[in-house]
Amino acid sequence: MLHDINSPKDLRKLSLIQLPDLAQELREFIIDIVATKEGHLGASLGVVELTIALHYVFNTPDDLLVWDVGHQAYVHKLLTGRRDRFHTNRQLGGISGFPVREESPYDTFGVGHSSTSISAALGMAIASQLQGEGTKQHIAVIGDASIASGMAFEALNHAGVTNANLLIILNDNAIGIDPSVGALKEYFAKTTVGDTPGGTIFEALSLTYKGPVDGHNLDALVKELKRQKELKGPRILHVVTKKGKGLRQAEEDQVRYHAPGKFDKLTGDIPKVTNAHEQLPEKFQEVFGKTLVELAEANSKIIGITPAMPTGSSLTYMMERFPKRAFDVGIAEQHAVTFSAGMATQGFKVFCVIYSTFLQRAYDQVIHDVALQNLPVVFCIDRAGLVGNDGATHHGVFDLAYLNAIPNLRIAAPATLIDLRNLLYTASIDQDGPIAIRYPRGRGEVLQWKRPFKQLEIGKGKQLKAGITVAVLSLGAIAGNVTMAIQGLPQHDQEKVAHYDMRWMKPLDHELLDQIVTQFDHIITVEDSVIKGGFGEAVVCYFAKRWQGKHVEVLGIPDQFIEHGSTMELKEIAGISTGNIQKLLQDMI
Ligand SMILES: Cc1ncc(C[n+]2csc(CCOP(=O)(O)OP(=O)(O)O)c2C)c(N)n1
Ligand SMILES: CC(=O)[C@@H](O)[C@H](O)COP(=O)(O)O
Ligand SMILES: [Mg+2]
Repeated sequence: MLHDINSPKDLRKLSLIQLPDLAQELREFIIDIVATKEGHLGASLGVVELTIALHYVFNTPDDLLVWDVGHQAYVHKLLTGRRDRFHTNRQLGGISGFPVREESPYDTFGVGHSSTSISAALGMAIASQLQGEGTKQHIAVIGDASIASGMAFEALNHAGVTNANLLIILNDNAIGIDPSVGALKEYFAKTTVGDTPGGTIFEALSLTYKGPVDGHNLDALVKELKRQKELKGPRILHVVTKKGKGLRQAEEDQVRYHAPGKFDKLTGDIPKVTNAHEQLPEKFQEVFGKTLVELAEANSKIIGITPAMPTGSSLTYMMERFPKRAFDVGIAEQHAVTFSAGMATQGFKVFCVIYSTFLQRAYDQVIHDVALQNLPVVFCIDRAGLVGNDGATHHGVFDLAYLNAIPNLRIAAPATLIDLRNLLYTASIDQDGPIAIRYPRGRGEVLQWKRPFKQLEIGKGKQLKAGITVAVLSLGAIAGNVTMAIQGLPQHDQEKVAHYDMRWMKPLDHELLDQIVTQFDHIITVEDSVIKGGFGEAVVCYFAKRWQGKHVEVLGIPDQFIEHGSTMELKEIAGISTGNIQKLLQDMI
């Protein structure tokens, strides 16, 4: 049946009793592909019936459907003409793992970061009013974790005083990536079991509330959506679903199966990699999580804070060991930063761990609440650089540029797992103001990272390799690519290349730069972040002022959004792969 459906128009030709079979086929199709191609699984399995019902009842794409985050939109993609391309999901040149406007007229709004759907759909609804498109429907689908974010609340606050034709579907499965947190989650839980009258909180904001409705019951969903279609004004439908629905393991271990990587499509099991931790170096985030616990054991003032990413960032180790000193504040990056600042005023040493891309949300808080008051908060900026298959919405490539402009903030990027560990230690004993430490998604290079702590000098880089003709200055873990590039040269050429790990974007090591500029004719900088306003430009700027300019080749992310693909492929596209660096070295030598 799925093969006959190339658009929602085909779907609408089916009878209601055919829909459960279609739901079954869609689940099997998604499991089949995601098992080998990887991607977000649980969220889409949870909204199979809801997505069918929405496209069945509403006249998409004329009616505008906005997904929040968009990691749950696989069913939507399959029903809107992308079944044949779904095996390319998140691969280089393939379809995106999130709704993207250029990809389909059914993708009404580009997403990836959470809690935007109500604002966007409200904007569309008000625009429709202004254009006299009275019958058009506007639907935002938002999860229980995403609706708790400040941005969603700002939109609800606005929606409640409009007469916009806006239907908000609250997809409540009681979990984000990790279990949902906070008072709102507890309120939803009480509403779901009938302990609290439904929707009081929304009704207080002048939204018409209905629910909770069983989000896996197609009859009930279709009936209720048809009713909603006839209503006017801003309204909210509370739908209860199960994340991972239809795959036992995904229902039972919802955190692991949010994005499980490869798994066995027949059994649902994730294959165990034998002795994995003995053979592979740790991930940067693991080293962060485990080191923080060590530091917290020695210093009772240390606190860990994450906005909704405890598993991804490995703050879970601290949450288990010191539950009173580790906080998951939900999808609330702005609050996470200012909450950290508040604790810092009272003498606590806060490690606030946030993915680089999501820290963009809290820029003002970093400036106004932390840096301006010179509070010694440590920003642990995870997923810095190109993150791979999540693509343009998630690459952490702007942080160096947007942080470098902030007075008082010191910015470091470890080249290795051991450097990360030592930077965390250094930051833990520093009281001079805020420090940001940025590190990438994925594994480091050495197996033995757990060495005695060493305090690192702030603002000091180091020479990794001596050379005579060309100096390569790298910042962060991209040092690994530089090392490989040099090692790939013929022996006599290798000797010509020096490599410096600058380690600090701010303060820049001027003393080391002065040495380099006088010694080398050729200088290359390499970073895994945007060139504009980045590390290389800071070096160029210093040379321009101090040394009347010096030609420097700056390698970094060019002025364009980078799509999805493996990090290796994307580094190649951005011009910062081992091969790219090696080619430039060959040209220069
Ligand atoms: C601003 C922002 N912070 C964090 C994330 C990471 N993130 C992606 S999905 C997700 C959980 C969303 O939970 P919910 O809204 O309940 O949707 P569900 O996964 O349950 O369908 C989080 C925290 C994000 N995408 N955007
Ligand atoms: C949809 C979303 O924002 C997250 O699920 C994100 O994909 C997590 O990325 P990591 O896999 O790097 O934790
Ligand atoms: Mg949820």
